[in-house]
Amino acid sequence: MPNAPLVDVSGLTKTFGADTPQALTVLDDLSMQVAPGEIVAVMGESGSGKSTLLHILGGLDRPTRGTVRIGERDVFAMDDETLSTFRNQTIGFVFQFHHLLPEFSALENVTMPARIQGQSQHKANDRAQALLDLLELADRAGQSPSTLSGGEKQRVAIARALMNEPELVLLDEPTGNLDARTAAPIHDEIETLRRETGQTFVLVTHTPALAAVADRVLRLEHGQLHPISLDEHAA
Ligand SMILES: Nc1ncnc2c1ncn2[C@@H]1O[C@H](COP(=O)(O)OP(=O)(O)OP(=O)(O)O)[C@@H](O)[C@H]1O
Repeated sequence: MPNAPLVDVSGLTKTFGADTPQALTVLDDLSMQVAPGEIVAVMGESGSGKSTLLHILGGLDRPTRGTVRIGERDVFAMDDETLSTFRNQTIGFVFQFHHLLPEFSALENVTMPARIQGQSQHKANDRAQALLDLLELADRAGQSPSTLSGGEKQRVAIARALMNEPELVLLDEPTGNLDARTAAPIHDEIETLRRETGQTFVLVTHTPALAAVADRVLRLEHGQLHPISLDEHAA
């Protein structure tokens, strides 16, 4: 890896219910490095720990052991308040279900991360509108999420994740609840975004068509990551 990695994970272990008879080790001494500007897909069976890994990468859940470095920062060495600010500035999340706020318009949902950071409404609106344009939602800005299609809602959620220009974007099954025809443009847009912004993407998916946009595909199995080719996955 020629550049210093943006994401550097080592010795990552996560055990749910440690010290109980039901203890379940989902991640087991896992290592992972992601270069700046890379798209990495993580696949694996249901229950293999993909979402757990993504939550830990994003500082939403703590590991039992191990370290996660993002850029210069040791994520779990930060106190909760510092971590929460770091997350808001450095990481964008997109989940399978978009979690848009129903009482706000598409544009207001997209501006939310910038407003939390205290950015002026005017500046935030300009950037949010540009992101909605990029995601081909220019004419949906004023609409409430309840009036948008599933694919449109998910694109609004992607725009919101990109609002603060995060260095790292984490996507958990971003098109998992969409049909193939609705999902395909979103897959293309992830590639376009990387080209235009140079951001780094780690995405979790069961969908080979989405994994196909990645530079590398990893399979999570028995708590560890292994490189695979998509042909192997299909086999
Ligand atoms: N908070 C928790 N407490 C106990 N067990 C948990 C918790 N969160 C997840 N697990 C268990 O850890 C395992 C991995 O869950 P995870 O959601 O990371 O899997 P996944 O690979 O993302 O699955 P899927 O593809 O079905 O979304 C599962 O067996 C799950 O039941």
